[in-house]
Amino acid sequence: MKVTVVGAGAVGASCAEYIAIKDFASEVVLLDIKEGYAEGKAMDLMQTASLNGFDTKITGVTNDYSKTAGSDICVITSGIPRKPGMTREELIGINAGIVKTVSSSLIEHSPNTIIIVVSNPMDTMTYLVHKSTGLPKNRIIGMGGALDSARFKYRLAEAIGGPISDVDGMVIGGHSDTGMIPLTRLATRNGVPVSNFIAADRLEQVKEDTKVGGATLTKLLGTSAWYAPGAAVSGLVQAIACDQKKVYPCSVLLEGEYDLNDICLGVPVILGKNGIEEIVNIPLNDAEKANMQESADAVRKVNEML
Ligand SMILES: NC(=O)c1ccc[n+]([C@@H]2O[C@H](COP(=O)([O-])OP(=O)(O)OC[C@H]3O[C@@H](n4cnc5c(N)ncnc54)[C@H](O)[C@@H]3O)[C@@H](O)[C@H]2O)c1
Ligand SMILES: O=C(O)C[C@H](O)C(=O)O
Repeated sequence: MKVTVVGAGAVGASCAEYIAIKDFASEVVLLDIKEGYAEGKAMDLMQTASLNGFDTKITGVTNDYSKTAGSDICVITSGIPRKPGMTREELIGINAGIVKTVSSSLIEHSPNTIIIVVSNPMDTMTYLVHKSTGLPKNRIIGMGGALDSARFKYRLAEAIGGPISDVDGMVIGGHSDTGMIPLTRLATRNGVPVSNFIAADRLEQVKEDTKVGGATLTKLLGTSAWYAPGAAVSGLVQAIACDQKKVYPCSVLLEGEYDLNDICLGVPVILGKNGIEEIVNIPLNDAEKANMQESADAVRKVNEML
């Protein structure tokens, strides 16, 4: 199993590290445009191999796509991150050009690859990869919901005052400060609805804290987060590489599902060796359906800027 990660910055390196630590891939190629940067990150990470006990070989290259040839999975993290006070959508001007060039170079050397898009604004970047490459929809996956759901679970556990392993929950919709839809109605603590443990106003706070999870970290860090994003990507890569058939919310091209068409938006999918094996249709109530439509409208406005 060969995995390429484009962008050896904060998220790309974290993603390569978690993939290596989980030890399911034979090779990870890190590629960056900055001279020597990916080589340096790869060497540093390889020097953790004996300490962390993995055999995955990590190599770094400066913009040499021939070294990515035959990758089963390619992750795109190249592009600029936001600064405090910015929205993800403001990154489109610079990141759209980067994502378009990078995806085309990747496919030239790995025509059968599955692409995971991370660069922001992620739903629009995923749509751009669809429009510009024409790859089948099961092989283009946007990562956002897996991260947002991890943040949701963190906030739920905080509100409950119990362990994160006790809670389950999912965030669908757009990966944006206003477009995320944390499904509080369906969140559980060991199978019991969380509303049994959290008062309605506190649950509303959990929802709001989850939606601005990325902005909160950006304010604290001065740039956007990388550990949880890297871990979330590694989870998707592992589900595909190991044909796990796990359910994750991912941004995927919708063709009628959730009453939406010609848009990439976060919905639950089953991930396996073919990438997106199936889009899972969960029955939403009227309020959630309306939230989905609003979220889609906002993403469409950003898509129009492409
Ligand atoms: N979807 C998500 O959930 C999620 C989570 C976190 C970050 N992000 C996004 O991921 C992107 C990367 O974030 P980061 O914190 O790693 O930024 P970063 O600045 O640390 O790293 C980005 C890297 O991309 C490289 N790069 C730029 N243009 C390139 C090109 N054409 N080819 C190859 N490499 C190129 C840069 O040299 C840099 O090393 C941002 O757009 C950020 O908003 C998305
Ligand atoms: O918040 C950001 O800009 C980065 C990423 O989308 C995140 O949610 O951490």
